[in-house]
Amino acid sequence: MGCNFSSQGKLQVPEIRASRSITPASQKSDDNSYSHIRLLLLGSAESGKTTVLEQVRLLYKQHFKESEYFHRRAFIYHNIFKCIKALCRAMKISDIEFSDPINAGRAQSIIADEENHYGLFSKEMAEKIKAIWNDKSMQKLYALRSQFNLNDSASYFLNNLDKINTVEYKPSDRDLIMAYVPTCGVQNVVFTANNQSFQLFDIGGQKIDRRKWATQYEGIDAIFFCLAISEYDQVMSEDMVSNRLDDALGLLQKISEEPMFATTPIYLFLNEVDVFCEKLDVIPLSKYKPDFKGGDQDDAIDFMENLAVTALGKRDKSLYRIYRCIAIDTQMMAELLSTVFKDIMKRKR
Ligand SMILES: Nc1nc2c(ncn2[C@@H]2O[C@H](COP(=O)(O)OP(=O)(O)OP(=O)(O)O)[C@@H](O)[C@H]2O)c(=O)[nH]1
Ligand SMILES: [Mg+2]
Repeated sequence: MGCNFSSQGKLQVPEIRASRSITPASQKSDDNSYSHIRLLLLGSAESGKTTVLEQVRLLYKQHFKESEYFHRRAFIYHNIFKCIKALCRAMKISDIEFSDPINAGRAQSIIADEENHYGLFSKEMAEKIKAIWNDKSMQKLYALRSQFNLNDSASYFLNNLDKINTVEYKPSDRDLIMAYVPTCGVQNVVFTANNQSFQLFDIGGQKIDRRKWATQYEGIDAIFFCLAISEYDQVMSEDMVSNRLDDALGLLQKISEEPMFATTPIYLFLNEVDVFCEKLDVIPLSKYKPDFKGGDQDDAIDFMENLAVTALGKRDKSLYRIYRCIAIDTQMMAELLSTVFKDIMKRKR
């Protein structure tokens, strides 16, 4: 897998603060905001936007508040329950049978459970989840996970259930990166890289949140667009019909053609390369994109990059850069972000 960024070493970051805001970038008046370089994260739901923002926070030593750990922790329980439920549902409609027949009953009770589960699991519930997850057949099903929508972090959290399901559990940095907490509204982070302050805005990518996007367009210096290339076979949870990749490419095209961004550079992150590469063997790309005539992983990534270039349309080549990445990989993101921040600063000079 070729990742298109160079090793530039880590950035020096003296001080970083975060705030949540719904104020457009153009109207920020606090902290001498007009000296910030303003960046806007865009992309469809679950494409990795918040993961990028959280990597920035971790890499630039911006500590999370206790209330944020508390908030993320609640979502981690929720993520675990959603994952096990998705697996139980997938098992039910598959040809695979639980190795231990008792687990079929347990799975049925998970499917029927309508609670949202944002808190610690009871001992019985934790045992039930573990028994289902550790069933030999469940592991067979998990190997076929590309065939159904499952959060990419399912195995990470399910394997760590004992550690997580304790009163004293506090998410680690890795847990924060692996969790999926859908973004509602807008959040932003202010940080310094190479003696230049940046403000990075992150906005929800679900269809309902996209209506608010345009309120953030003014005063933006560069766009970070996340495109999860692994989604080529998936449908959107919003309507269960539209293909996620086509929707994301449509969004990219819309952003590329947005008159307010006519001269704004777009940094396109072809994300989830890890999931994409795992998936290719199970679900042929050509089944969803008949124009792909086969080849190895690099050929498949090149094909996806060409789709992105097509979506970027007539935009001048100097106005976009494309990077292949795995947003959960902190080291990879450190190098990539360092390269990108330097490039943005060069353009501003
Ligand atoms: N394996 C893998 N998982 C990823 C990658 N990037 C993000 N994820 C996971 O995908 C999930 C969704 O990521 P987010 O960054 O929260 O998605 P988002 O774009 O902010 O989504 P919205 O807020 O709903 O618009 C999280 O569980 C991440 O840990 C990646 O490159 N590889
Ligand atoms: Mg988000």
